Amino acid sequence: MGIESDDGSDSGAGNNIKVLVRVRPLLRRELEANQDQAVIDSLITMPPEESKRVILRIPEDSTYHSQKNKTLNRSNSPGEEYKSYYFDETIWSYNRHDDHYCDNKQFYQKTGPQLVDHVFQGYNVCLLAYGQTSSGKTYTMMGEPELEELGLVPRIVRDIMRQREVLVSEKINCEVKMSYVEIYNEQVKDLLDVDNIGKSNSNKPKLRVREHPVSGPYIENVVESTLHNYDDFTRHLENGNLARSTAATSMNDKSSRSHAIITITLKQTKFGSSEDSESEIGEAEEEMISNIKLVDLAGSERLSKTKVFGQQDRIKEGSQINKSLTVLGRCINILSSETNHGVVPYRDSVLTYILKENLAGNSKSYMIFCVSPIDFEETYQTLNYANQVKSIKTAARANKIKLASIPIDWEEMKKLDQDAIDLLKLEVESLTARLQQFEFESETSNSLQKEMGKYSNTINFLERELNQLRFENKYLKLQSHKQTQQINEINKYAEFVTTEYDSLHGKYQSLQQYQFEHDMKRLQDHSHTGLQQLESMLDIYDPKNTF
Ligand SMILES: Nc1ncnc2c1ncn2[C@@H]1O[C@H](COP(=O)(O)OP(=O)(O)OP(=O)(O)O)[C@@H](O)[C@H]1O
Repeated sequence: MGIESDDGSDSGAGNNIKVLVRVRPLLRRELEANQDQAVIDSLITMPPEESKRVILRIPEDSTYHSQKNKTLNRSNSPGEEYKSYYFDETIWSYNRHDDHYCDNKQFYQKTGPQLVDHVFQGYNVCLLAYGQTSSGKTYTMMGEPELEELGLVPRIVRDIMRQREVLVSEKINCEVKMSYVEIYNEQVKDLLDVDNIGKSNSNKPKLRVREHPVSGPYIENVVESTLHNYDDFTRHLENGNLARSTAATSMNDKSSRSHAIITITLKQTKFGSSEDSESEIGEAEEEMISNIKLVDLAGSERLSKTKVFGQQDRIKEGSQINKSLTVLGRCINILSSETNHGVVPYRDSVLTYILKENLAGNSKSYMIFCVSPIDFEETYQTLNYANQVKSIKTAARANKIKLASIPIDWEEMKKLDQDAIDLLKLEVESLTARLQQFEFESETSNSLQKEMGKYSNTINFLERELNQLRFENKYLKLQSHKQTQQINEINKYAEFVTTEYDSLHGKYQSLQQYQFEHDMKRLQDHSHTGLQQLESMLDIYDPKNTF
């Protein structure tokens, strides 16, 4: 067998888009269709000893061979061939029994913490899943919550919300907001807009994409919901998912027919210490805004694959999905080419326009390429595409210096698990009951202290909660102070405008008066002259004056 290598270099250095490839297990329908085979081998191999390598088996009957034969003018296929690729990370999810099998949790552990670190350091981040329909994009990004199999997106948000609590000890308040849109038939629809609930796609208002001269393209008037805790996120996600466009294709019962983009925005405000006490919260000193875009693209397959012929809506969808993916391909082609410095056609599709900064600008970007283990043509296309993407560079810069002086302590964050918090809440109740009992029985302070020691966790937790509340209080005061200032400025301006108006109005009235008097005078003069002329005429015709 011959192994052809595309590129042996590691593209992970610098600001290249990080490329990850995941292969999913066989689906029930694929197993049923291949019942006659004792073993169904995956076309993809990811050798455990080489974590960045993907090997693709090229079947004898593939179009790859027929085309190659045509070019080389030969009639016989040389047998099976293999093609080798190298990426930043490979994720083997084909067979649960393999040692290097990787589920969503392990996948998250490989990349998730790095993404969360970046966004807290002030970088804009993008995580995007690409692949043909039913290759596992939604499974990877969202997971299957009903089976408690969380995908990368909920895990990322959970860690962001945990880190937000840890930052309280650094006197940093972190406001977290979420927006959720879909791009369907080249139009942006807001999935968090409650006014859209129950509306058909054609009746949902379309949002416009505009471009800010510094921060780049943004979606105008998109709903941004504040997340106070992880439950807020799951609630918004569930509501948004209900509004999302899905349909059954022959390859996936619940196929996403739109591109979905969740954006989580962080606004971190660093407070100084109070002059009176180190532990008290002082004035706001710095502010930093960053975001993470989480993108689940619609399937990249060709129309014939999904058997949607004859279904007009599906065909339109397919061509629009393909339009944005084709433009994405063209952008990637230009961006990855060393020689071609052509204009990148971001504006040719809504998707690429929104992702402009993430494809080549101020962003740390990650693309996950999901592949099927048995569909050679699509998998081959996807891997070649991924290979191209890994050479694209972005120019990420932290939006401001890192606010936190401590790195994220992942162990500390784990302690904040919801279960632990629930447990602590129960302990608080029991502690209160016990305290009351102690007071009643007038126990010695020693035994009380011993008992208190047991509950130090509870006390720590309560302290943290208290600090968080203090923060939020301080932050809200700051916001309300800013708003009061704005109102004062508006009032001052209104006063200024009123005075100006009064003075101009006065001037206008005196001008009018002057004009009136002037006109009157002219009229008087005019009539006076007329009168004189009339008198002299009368004199002429007076019979007394005739000879
Ligand atoms: N890593 C995996 N482990 C187990 N099952 C998986 C995995 N990846 C995908 N699947 C299963 O494959 C099927 C298709 O996956 P999914 O819906 O995520 O595909 P998709 O690429 O998002 O498709 P579409 O583009 O049509 O929305 C689902 O039934 C899912 O449960």
